[in-house]
Amino acid sequence: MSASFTSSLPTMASLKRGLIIEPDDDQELIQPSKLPTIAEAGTGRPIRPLGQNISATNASSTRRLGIGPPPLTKPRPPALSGPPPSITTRAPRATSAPPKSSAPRSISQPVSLTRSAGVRTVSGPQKIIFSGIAAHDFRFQTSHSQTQVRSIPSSRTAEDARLAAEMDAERTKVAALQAEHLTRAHELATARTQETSQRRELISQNDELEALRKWHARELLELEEDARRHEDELRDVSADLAATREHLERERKATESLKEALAQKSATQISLQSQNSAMHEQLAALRAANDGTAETVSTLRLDLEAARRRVDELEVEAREAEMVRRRLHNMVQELKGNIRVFARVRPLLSSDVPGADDEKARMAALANMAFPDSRDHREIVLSSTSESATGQERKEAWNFSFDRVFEPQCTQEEVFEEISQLAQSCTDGYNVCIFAYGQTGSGKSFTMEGGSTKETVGMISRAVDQVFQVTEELKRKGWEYTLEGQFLEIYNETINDLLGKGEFDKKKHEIKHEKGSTRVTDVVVQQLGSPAQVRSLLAVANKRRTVAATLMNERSSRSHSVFTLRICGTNTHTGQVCEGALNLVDLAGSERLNASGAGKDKERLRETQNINKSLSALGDVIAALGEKSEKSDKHIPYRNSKLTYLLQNSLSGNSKTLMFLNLSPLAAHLNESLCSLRFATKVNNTQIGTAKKQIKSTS
Ligand SMILES: Nc1ncnc2c1ncn2[C@@H]1O[C@H](COP(=O)(O)OP(=O)(O)OP(=O)(O)O)[C@@H](O)[C@H]1O
Repeated sequence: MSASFTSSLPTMASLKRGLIIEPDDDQELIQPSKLPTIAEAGTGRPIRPLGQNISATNASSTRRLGIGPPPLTKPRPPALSGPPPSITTRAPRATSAPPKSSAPRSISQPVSLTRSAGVRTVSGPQKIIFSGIAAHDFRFQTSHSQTQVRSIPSSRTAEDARLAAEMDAERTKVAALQAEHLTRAHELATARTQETSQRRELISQNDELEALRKWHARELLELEEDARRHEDELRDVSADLAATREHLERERKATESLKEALAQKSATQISLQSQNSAMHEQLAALRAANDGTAETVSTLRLDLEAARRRVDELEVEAREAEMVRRRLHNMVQELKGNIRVFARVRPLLSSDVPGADDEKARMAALANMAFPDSRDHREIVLSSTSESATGQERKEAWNFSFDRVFEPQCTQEEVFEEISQLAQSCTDGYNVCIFAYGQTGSGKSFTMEGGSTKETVGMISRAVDQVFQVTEELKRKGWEYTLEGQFLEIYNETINDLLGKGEFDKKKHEIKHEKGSTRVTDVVVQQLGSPAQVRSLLAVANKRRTVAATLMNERSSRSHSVFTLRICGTNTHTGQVCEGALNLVDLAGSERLNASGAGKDKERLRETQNINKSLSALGDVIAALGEKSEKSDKHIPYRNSKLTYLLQNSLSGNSKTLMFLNLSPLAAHLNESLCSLRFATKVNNTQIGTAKKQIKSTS
């Protein structure tokens, strides 16, 4: 662009060249003195030929226009063609020298030449040179002229007159030419002045042009810079544009999918609207029907009110009857001693039967168990059919009765309802001990610890929740409580602190009994502020429990776990102090040695022997406690096992003890179940005595 722009501009030199006029030409133009001088008519002075003047005038006018060839310095004689011009020879005047004969001479005489059309007629004296053949003609003409001389005088007058007339005409023309010349000279002067001013103007314009050129060069550079910047910007904008296009494309797709969704929604809305209108119609019909039955309803309402009142009355009567029944039951318990046994049968699990969906297989897997006491739920009857040695079918049945029997479908909530009063007793200053006894896989851990959901959570969490709730309620009566917990495990007759650090507790722990309360040395005793804290504590302990696989259960606990919640309350009004403890014990599996398959493994054998030893020690302690109520000097063998020694204060006659007997529903476990039932019956038949509150007075 710049190159073409530059090349299109004319250079200063060319501009100057185009505008400057050569001074020689001008001088020639303004030479009025060189104009032909014309003799006055009648003076007889020769007149300069006009051809030169005319040429000069024409040439000057042509040159003034800047075109045409340079002026001729000398006019050329007109070409002679055709017949020779007719020459009128005048008689020589007196003053004239006589003509010289035979030699060629130049004759000066007026010649009248008639040119072809368009050629000016020139009149005036012409010098003609004759030679050669022309001389011969001249001689002929001379003789011919001599013949005519006699007629000259007459014609001469006419000729003079004609010449005079011609001279006048020429003079007029010269005057006109001079006037024209003056006009042209004036115009020339004016043109000169204009030219000078134009030149100045031109120079200033040239300067301006130069400045403009420089400015243009600068502008050009700036423009090029701008162009580069714009190109960069254009690139950026193009990139932005591409990104925006992509974005737009995405947006378009999203819009399309939204449109599709909208269309679907619209279709759904339409169908919903039609359904809605149909339902409106139905509603109107139902309202009409409803209005019709309103009267019937009011009548029925009255009847219902009456029936409800009757139900309320009956419920009050039933509650009163239940209260009486419980009071009587408690009286029986107290009379009997302070140990209770609850039997609980777990449901059949899908893992118990290979084809769990097969109802026949399920029925075949189940042991024959019956629960005949549908009112008090106290009885459980086990029966079996076998072949006698003589091949006869032999039917056997075993009847057991406990404080409560929970059937397989009973929930954790229902079980806890029965023990809640007992759990609450520890806030009143009783030592309470609840333990779960049964073979491996019978549901002891499920009963005590339970699952993670609200429905399956076990007795420990529920009891703790209740204790916290009761202590909160008793605050209004001036009681302030501190609660602390410990969680121990007895494995192979060794105490392991489940709240301690490390994989396995290597410390040696000792059990100490002081004034009705039990302490274990070097174990973590955690202050408890909320049920949530207890739950996280249980989770920690659970991880550390020693678990080993046996044939009886995939996840078999081979140790006894004892969770102890110690409660100490002080009444700020009365100054009374009461201390109670709630022991929740998950005992190790009670199965016999050969049934567990532990006989093949030395470690398992040792575990089983220790478990059986401690469980039989527990049975012995309970039996001795029963005997002690008859013989006061009876020795109680608490020290026979770590378990009985740890639970000494919670098993003695001053405590409330509850044993859960957990039973498997499987026919394969019938014999183990019978063993457990017999052990529980022994415990149940033991009369320990009446529980005592541990209340001290600070005063
Ligand atoms: N009442 C019940 N309802 C539903 N499932 C139960 C019930 N009782 C026990 N179970 C299930 O039976 C299986 C065995 O129960 P659990 O582990 O409590 O037995 P256990 O007697 O504690 O065995 P171990 O001595 O090995 O600890 C578990 O999967 C448990 O969830």
